Amino acid sequence: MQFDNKTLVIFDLDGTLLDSAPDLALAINLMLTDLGFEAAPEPVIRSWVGNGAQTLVSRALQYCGCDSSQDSSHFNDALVIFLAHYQAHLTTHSVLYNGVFDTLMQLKQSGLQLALVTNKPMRFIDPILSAFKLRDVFSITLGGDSLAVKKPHPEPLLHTCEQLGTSVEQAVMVGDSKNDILAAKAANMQSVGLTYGYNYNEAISLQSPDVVLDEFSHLLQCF
Ligand SMILES: O=C(O)COP(=O)(O)O
Ligand SMILES: [Mg+2]
Repeated sequence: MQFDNKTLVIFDLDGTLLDSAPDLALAINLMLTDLGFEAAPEPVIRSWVGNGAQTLVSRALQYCGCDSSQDSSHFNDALVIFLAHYQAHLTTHSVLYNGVFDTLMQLKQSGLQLALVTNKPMRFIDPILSAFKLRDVFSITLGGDSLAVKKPHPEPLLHTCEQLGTSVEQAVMVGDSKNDILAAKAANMQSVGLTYGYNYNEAISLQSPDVVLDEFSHLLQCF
């Protein structure tokens, strides 16, 4: 499918541009070990990614049979420990998916504006983008804690359009998770679902994005 009249492409980060699960799993397992629990297998941790750091930690504690509610005393300690470990391992094992760098450059050179809307905490985004030489590619970058709500709420996408003076019709959301597609639909925005990321072990096609792609570089055929 070809998108007509688009001027803005909004990208998700984890599972879309960046295979960050190995470092998220590393940091979660260091946290679990610090707290006296056994490490969890990486494929299991992968299925917990998508709703930001707090939910990731909460799911890890729940997996260990610990009170995971976000007002429990364990929770805050665990979150602080996780954030410190992840800060130290933002790009230890994480890699851009195949074709991501060149495809972003080509989309930008073709005149499209690019934006990043992730549920990852804002403090991690700049160091990660810098490490992959992507810092100057995006016109705007929003983290999961930039606004009061995060994806699947439509607000981060609407806010991005507003900030860039773009209408929702001129924008498209590209992501790997149901949170990306649900946010796009709630914002009345068209969307692309990528099949290779993290979506709670569910097929992204179940969310009926406008386009489903197996490879990031196939985006070039849509614009
Ligand atoms: O940090 C997460 O849980 C997911 O981040 P994402 O929105 O970039 O996929
Ligand atoms: Mg994602």
